[in-house]
Amino acid sequence: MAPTRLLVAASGTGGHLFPALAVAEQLSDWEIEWLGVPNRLETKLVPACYPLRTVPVEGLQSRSPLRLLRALGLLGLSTLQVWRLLRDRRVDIVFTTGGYIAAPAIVAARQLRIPALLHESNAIPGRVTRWLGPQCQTVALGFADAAKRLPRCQTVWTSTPVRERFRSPQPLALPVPENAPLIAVVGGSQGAVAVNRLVRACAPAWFAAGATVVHLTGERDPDAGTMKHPQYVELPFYDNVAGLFQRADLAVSRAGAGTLTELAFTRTPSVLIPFPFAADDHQAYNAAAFASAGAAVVLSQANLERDHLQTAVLELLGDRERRAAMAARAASLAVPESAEQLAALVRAAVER
Ligand SMILES: CC(=O)N[C@H]1[C@@H](OP(=O)(O)OP(=O)(O)OC[C@H]2O[C@@H](n3ccc(=O)[nH]c3=O)[C@H](O)[C@@H]2O)O[C@H](CO)[C@@H](O)[C@@H]1O
Repeated sequence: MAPTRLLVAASGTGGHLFPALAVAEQLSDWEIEWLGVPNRLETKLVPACYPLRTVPVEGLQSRSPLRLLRALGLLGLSTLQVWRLLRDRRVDIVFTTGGYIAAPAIVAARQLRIPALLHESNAIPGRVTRWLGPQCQTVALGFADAAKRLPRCQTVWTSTPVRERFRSPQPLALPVPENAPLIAVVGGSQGAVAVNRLVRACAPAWFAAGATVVHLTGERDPDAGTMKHPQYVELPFYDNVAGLFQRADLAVSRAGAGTLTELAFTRTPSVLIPFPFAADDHQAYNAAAFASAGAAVVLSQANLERDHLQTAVLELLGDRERRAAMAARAASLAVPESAEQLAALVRAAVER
């Protein structure tokens, strides 16, 4: 019997790609192809595991009428290309983690009556999820409350899957002294320049308190290399975030859904600074869910002064009991079988 054929449409950021890779790992008996766009993170992460097809789709958020027209043209062209791909490769099902790559994938699948399943990891569903979620057989959610904003969709809460390595201890191969308090700083898969600047301003006080800082700056940090200190490790991107969070006493982070789920898995207390320009301010809502569970402290980037962040981190570093309580609250938010649950939904959608 021919293997089931799956097209995974996931593109752009780690927050979209890693959960999709985690689900694909669970479907290794299937024939999987990947749909992305040229020049984004998928071109680095995916080809080692799956054949990558690209289409020229872009976001529709531009206010300029000309650019909007161009984006609409590219959406039409991409939908046609995905339609041909689904038909020629006789794809049985589409799985997507949302974002603009999901649009041509869902529309083309719908036209060919191929089932599509969408995973929305954020507390506030993205635009494509709101528009095209009703066309999908199931919309799986990272945050249960997001269902309220998707009344026309068949929703199910699965949390967000994490990569396999988050489920077992990973050694941290970085120059971090064994017993030193460790602060992990991460600004999502692309880094966060504003957070990077604040962290470098705060770091001397954290070093004085004995802490080591591992700072994942992103590839495009204009201040990269400007801070040198024996207790400071700077990397543009690190593959072993699992090992870093497992060892860290505290994380200072943006509030992307992927990172938050990983912090829950590794029971890492966090200070979150949501990205203020995220679509519909979704990072603020993601962060609020973690804060209201008691797993994180949230600081808004607007008017955030160095002293405020510096003190918040020093207070938490000095309060082992509070960190332990936050770690327990973070752990309560983790769903260990999320990838398996999603893979089971994908299998069930084909069998229907
Ligand atoms: C700026 C922005 O709008 N970001 C969005 C983007 O995710 P974005 O990729 O920015 O952020 P996430 O926190 O969701 O995911 C980051 C991922 O990259 C990994 N990582 C990061 C740094 C590094 O050096 N190595 C590494 O592996 C993290 O472990 C994590 O798995 O999509 C997410 C899912 O829709 C949203 O919640 C985020 O708000």
